[in-house]
Amino acid sequence: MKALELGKQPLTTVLEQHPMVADFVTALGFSAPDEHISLSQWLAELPDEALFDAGMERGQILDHLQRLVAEVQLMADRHAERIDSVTLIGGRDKSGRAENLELTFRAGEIVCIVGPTGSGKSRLLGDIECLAQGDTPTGRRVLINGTEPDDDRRYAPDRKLVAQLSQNMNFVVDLSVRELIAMHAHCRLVSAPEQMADTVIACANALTGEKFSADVSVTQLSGGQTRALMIADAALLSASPVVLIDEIENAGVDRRQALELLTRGEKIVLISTHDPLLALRGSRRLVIRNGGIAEVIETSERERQNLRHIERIDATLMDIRERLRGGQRIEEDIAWPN
Ligand SMILES: Nc1ncnc2c1ncn2[C@@H]1O[C@H](COP(=O)(O)OP(=O)(O)OP(=O)(O)O)[C@@H](O)[C@H]1O
Repeated sequence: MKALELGKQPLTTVLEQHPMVADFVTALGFSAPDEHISLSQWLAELPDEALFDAGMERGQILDHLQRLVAEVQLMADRHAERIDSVTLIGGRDKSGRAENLELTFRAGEIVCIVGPTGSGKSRLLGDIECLAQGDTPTGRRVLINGTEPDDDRRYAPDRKLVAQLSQNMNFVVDLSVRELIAMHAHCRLVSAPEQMADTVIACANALTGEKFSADVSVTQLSGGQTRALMIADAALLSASPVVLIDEIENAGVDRRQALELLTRGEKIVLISTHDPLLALRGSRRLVIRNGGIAEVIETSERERQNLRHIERIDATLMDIRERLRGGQRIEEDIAWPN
């Protein structure tokens, strides 16, 4: 849209269709009249003192608003780009032996990464996070929708494809949970940020045993609450179609629900874990040895049946944990599910 065209539009329409223009007008302390005049007409009628106070020249404002609208549109277009697949092209292990493989992960898929300590699980997540192009110690390459990502995609912070939820997350801002999430929703151009924040918080509360209020400061959240909040935020608000998770065990988070929430958004989820509830939920798992992907195991039907059994055992354990938390004794004969 040209500056002239934006200027010709009725002011009320501009403010309605472009909330950031309304924010800009309010921030400068201008008040918009009710009558039906065009944006240019309204600018022409603004008193000189108002412009002086705002530190802007009359001619600059229309041009500035035009650029603002164009930039926000560009951001929205970028967020709408669809990622259907991520392809990993093998590199080499720590001894320099070739991995000789090409793996494609599709939207909605959960892939688990297993392997001993120091074997290279985080390195693999790191390669995907930076969309490696043979320029990391493993020599791996990553393709997006089957093609090599351009530098803009690799390095522009607002085009990040990958959200990484790391094990330790600390907030340094003193905002309430609602303020922080609403701020994120605002940046993501969600039309009702406060409402979206409430949805994210409700989701996070469904994931954690220790519920928290929207008004609590983020610095007061426990590790499990923080993790639940970040998972809900990544699932509902993040533009990143790929989510990498370095372990979510022992964090007081309902792991099954967390994964369901993440994959419902058609994201690709890669998770480094040895938790059977998570590792057997994935469609396949990558076995890492000596820095290389040594094996790719498809989850079998028998393993899925075992997963259901493990879930029942886990529910019994969770119940015992809850009772201990509530100060109860555990003295009965425990009936383990078959
Ligand atoms: N293919 C490789 N070539 C060279 N170095 C590698 C390779 N893979 C991993 N490494 C290096 O090995 C070290 C250990 O890897 P990493 O931290 O990824 O292991 P991990 O499996 O995540 O360990 P932990 O389970 O203890 O977190 C890192 O310094 C990493 O950069």
